[in-house]
Amino acid sequence: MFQTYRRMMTVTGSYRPQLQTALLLSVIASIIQGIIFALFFPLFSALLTQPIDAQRVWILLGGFGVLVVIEGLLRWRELDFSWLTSSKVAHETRLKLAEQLRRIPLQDLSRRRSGDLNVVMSGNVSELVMWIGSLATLVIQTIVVPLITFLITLWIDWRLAVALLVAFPIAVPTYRYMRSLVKAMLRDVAAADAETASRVVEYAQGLPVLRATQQIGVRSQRLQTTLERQRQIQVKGQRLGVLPSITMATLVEVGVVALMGLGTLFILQGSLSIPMLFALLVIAMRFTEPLTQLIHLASVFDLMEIGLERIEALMSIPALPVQPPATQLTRFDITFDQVSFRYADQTEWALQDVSFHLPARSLTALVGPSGGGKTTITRLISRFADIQTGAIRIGGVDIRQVDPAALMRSLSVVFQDVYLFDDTILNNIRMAKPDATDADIEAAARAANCHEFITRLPDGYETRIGDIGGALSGGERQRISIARAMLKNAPIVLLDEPTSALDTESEVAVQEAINRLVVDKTVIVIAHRLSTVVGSDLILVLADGQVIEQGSHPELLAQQGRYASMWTVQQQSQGWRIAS
Ligand SMILES: Nc1ncnc2c1ncn2[C@@H]1O[C@H](COP(=O)(O)OP(=O)(O)OP(=O)(O)O)[C@@H](O)[C@H]1O
Repeated sequence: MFQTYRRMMTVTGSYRPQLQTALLLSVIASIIQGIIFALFFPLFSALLTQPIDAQRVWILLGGFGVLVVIEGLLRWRELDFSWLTSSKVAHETRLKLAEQLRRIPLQDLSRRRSGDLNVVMSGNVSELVMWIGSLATLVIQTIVVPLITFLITLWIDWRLAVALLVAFPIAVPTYRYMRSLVKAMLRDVAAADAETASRVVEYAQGLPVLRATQQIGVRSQRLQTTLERQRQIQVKGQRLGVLPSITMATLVEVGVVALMGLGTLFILQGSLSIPMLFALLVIAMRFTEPLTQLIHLASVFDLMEIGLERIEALMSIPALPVQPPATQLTRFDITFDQVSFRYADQTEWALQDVSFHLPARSLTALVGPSGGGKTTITRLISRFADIQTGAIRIGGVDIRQVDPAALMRSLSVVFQDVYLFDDTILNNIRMAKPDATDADIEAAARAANCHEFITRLPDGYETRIGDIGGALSGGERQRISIARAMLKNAPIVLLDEPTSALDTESEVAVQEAINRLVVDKTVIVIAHRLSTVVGSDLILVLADGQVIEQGSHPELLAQQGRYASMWTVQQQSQGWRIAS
């Protein structure tokens, strides 16, 4: 438990002093509470002795009153303090997690499901922080108050103090055993929650495809199975969850009965007075009540610990290392030098011993069969993950030495899947260059052939993507993505042949936009149709993770190799389409 507390303190970061102050206030309040209970001994003595010592009783009651008010004030300050700090800690932890998501390799991120990330960022952080303030103070209350009452009882009559501990030899091991059961169960519940969140996100995002492919039944069955599993685990969890507190409550009551028996025995022997036994029974209640409460808290602790585990797992993914000296980029030619790369958890190489040089401001096309490694090359240039052997250099600098922000500034990416945020069109374009003026954005949109269709939207540039939903065509979304790239004006442009899935009219608009974008840039385009690569400076033919041919279109045709036969096949199929 103390270890959890220490880990919790690590997470709280810069708010540690505030939380420690809250804890200190709580300790003082708990000591006062312990003293209040101890006052029952002299109070009962005074009340039950004949004649009643009225003055003593009033003084004691006055003392009670003052201490209760002081304790209340301290607790109020402490709660106020810890709740306020907790909400700040939640905010800070979420920012830290968001920063971590920004720094870790995209490869690690793409392996986690978005629903799972959501559970960590919102659910786990809330669980952790919601309890951070109140829980620590409650733990102190449940430890400090019984401890003080025990010490005072010990001072009055050691036999009674020992009697207070009667239930402990059974209670402690029982508690430990039950806690391990509950913890295992909570871990199952957390895993089931994360699984459900991922399935729900997957289901919602995939609905259009599922409807179109009439697979909705299969997927909804999977979702239902996950929901059913979650329900079963939750029911099991709830049933198991109440067991420790019921058992502990029973043990505690057995302890109180044993104490009464022992007290009665001492009275019969004449070694204990009746007022003392009354006072002891009142104190025994206060002694045992917090202990039962501790059992409830223990399961909350377990919940927190599981949240902590998940947060720590995300925080412990190492960021892509930057080898010193972190360098800025001044030239933008790209070199792959005997690069081999394997995706995490894969045995097959996605790229094997790949070497090429792309001069600055040249246009290179990547072609070849599906799975050949084209996308992997573009991903590696943006440092999606680090390669296992070889080196990737931009302007002669190994990208592992380049300041990651500088690397990102040098690249524009236009891929087929265009992600638009639920914000205005204006802001969706602006994210490429946050300090751009509205006029800059409009100029970029005009150059990307977007201005026309944007001004036709209900609120023009202020239209929110969420409000028009799927109303933008694929070509329009791509042109917004090109407008972003225009605005960013990065010296390297990575394109995943964006025109392949478009109708002719859109294709012309997108192609025009691309032509304006790529002027004076180092461009790499993944091409699916060879007709679009004829004018490229260099064509790399990739198959099975290797560059099997490279050269210009006429050079490759002259080689009469793989490219030449692919070209012949595509020409023929085009001929068939025209003829039919
Ligand atoms: N995220 C990933 N995790 C594991 N393996 C991957 C991942 N992405 C690609 N691969 C594997 O790496 C190899 C190269 O894939 P890549 O996507 O680069 O090919 P491609 O030429 O772009 O194919 P396509 O034209 O179909 O997009 C393939 O064997 C593929 O299965």
